[in-house]
Amino acid sequence: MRGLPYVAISDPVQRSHGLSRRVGGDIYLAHLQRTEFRFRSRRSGFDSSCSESLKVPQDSLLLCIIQCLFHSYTGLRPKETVSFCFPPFSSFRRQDVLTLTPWLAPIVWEGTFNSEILDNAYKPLNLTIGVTAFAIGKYTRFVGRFLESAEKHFMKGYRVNYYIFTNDPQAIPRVQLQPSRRLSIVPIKKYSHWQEISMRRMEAINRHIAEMSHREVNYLFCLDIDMVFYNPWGAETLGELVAAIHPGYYKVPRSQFPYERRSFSAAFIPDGQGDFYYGGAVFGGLISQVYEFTRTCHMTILADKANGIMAAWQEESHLNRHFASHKPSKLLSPEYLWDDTKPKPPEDSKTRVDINLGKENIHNYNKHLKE
Ligand SMILES: CC(=O)N[C@H]1[C@@H](OP(=O)(O)OP(=O)(O)OC[C@H]2O[C@@H](n3ccc(=O)[nH]c3=O)[C@H](O)[C@@H]2O)O[C@H](CO)[C@H](O)[C@@H]1O
Ligand SMILES: [Mn+2]
Repeated sequence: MRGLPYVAISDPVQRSHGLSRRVGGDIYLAHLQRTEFRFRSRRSGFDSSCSESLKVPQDSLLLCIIQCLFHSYTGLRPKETVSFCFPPFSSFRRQDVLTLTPWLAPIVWEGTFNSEILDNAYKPLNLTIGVTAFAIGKYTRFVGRFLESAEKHFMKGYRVNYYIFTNDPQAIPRVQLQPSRRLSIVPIKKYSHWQEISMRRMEAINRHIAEMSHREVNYLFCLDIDMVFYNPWGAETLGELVAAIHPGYYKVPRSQFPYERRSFSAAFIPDGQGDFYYGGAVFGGLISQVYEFTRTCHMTILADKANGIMAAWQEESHLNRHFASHKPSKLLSPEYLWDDTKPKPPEDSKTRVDINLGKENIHNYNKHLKE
């Protein structure tokens, strides 16, 4: 490890700090001033005793984007200092895909992160990661494979709470979970139309956070149940507010995104606005952020309902509307939401999650369930 630049991070850097600034969400941008940059603790203000400096060979890093490792909402005391070796950024680069949004949020692709470094930073924080997934009516059949595959690949080595929302608790299979991972079944009523079932997730998640999960988890991911994990999904996905690029639209011009285009809907996005088309099947972030996010989406869904409208892609349209004005702090590439009826993702990519449940082509079957 000798010869690599050595980085020491304490707490979130000061927004107003001269050398670094908060650029949105939990992303802090630190400009290397030739050979040195500093992180400062928000809690201890400008007390210089808590800042760390580092020496970097001049030719290695010019710009370094550090994800904030400590979150004030957790109430955790900032660790003394988390120290690790930071390989030159060039080794994390991907040339063939977009890895940074215009507002400087990272887009997580295979090859843009180092799991070992991330785990060294995140594991000591002793986090609990929550997952919500809904299994209403016939969708209970997806629970077994969802959980089994998540046990293999999702946030390995972290404490995980699964929250399965269902109208039929009896139908939920008992999957053997690893220690420090647990499953809660959340009873919920069944709406008769699939559109309503899908949209009402925002309301149910929001209520559950308020009543329960805000005390139980630090981060929450909200996922479709008709998915299977094929490859690791780890700490690289953690962020303040996280959205996933929909696999069907990452190569499509913005004018063709299936945003809600009727101006009388609360999910309306006019031509020329919006950044990416995000999937409704994956979103997440800090529990407090997911709370705000689901609250807003539920409110705009209710506004449409009051006007007798349903958005083109139900809550996915509202999610896209919200992210158009409240930019996510981190984006997951379509690798995290792949659809195996589509051509393979770009070279060097790994399909992490498949929305089609692999070979069996359940996606079409799933469509059939909706009819
Ligand atoms: C990959 C992706 O971005 N998927 C989105 C997409 O279609 P999908 O075709 O993926 O929607 P879907 O049929 O999977 O429904 C979404 C989720 O609602 C739950 N469910 C739905 C129906 C039902 O009878 N029982 C039940 O439990 C279940 O957790 C399911 O995974 O558009 C939907 C809105 O139209 C949602 O935004 C989905 O997240
Ligand atoms: Mn789905």
